[in-house]
Amino acid sequence: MSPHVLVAYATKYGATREIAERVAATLTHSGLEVTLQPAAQADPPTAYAGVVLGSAVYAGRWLAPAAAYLKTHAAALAARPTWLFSSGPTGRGDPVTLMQGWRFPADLQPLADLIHPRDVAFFHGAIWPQKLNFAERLILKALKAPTGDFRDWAHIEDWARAIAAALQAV
Ligand SMILES: Cc1cc2nc3c(=O)[nH]c(=O)nc-3n(C[C@H](O)[C@H](O)[C@H](O)COP(=O)(O)O)c2cc1C
Repeated sequence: MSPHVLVAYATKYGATREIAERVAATLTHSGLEVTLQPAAQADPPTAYAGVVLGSAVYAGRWLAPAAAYLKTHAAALAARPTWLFSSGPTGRGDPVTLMQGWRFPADLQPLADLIHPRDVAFFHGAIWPQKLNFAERLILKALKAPTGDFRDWAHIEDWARAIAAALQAV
């Protein structure tokens, strides 16, 4: 029987949901059994051989449902292979460089240290200005963040294929 993996995500405008969907599709294609769920309604990790958990980043923080999932299920996540990802920077070049060294939310780092994730990825995101509220448009303008879709699908698929290989090796 192929390992069953949970892909859980938190999104505000859909960019991160689509990343999670691509991760899930790549894992399925690689022969794994996959369940894809929003973090707010996601199953506990206990029924799964591995978990992938991701969130969009706003003002340096994960969205509440993904942060809550990490906190609530830290012990169960620590007991199985877990992969974390954030979706954020727009603009070309390495995401960590674009965000001045930011890799993962500082308030969640102690939990990540407990969980020992197999990997913590930071993917380019997408900003569609027409979807944003007024305050968000002002913040974007002040930060001079580029708008548009900068998601690197080849990189995301490579990352997911490495997860499949790791789970199939268990
Ligand atoms: C108001 C605002 C603040 C943001 N803050 C950050 C941030 O601190 N760090 C980051 O990497 N990306 C930041 N982003 C970019 C989003 O994380 C990115 O657009 C993400 O892909 C959106 O995902 P979603 O559509 O799933 O919500 C911000 C975007 C907006 C509109």
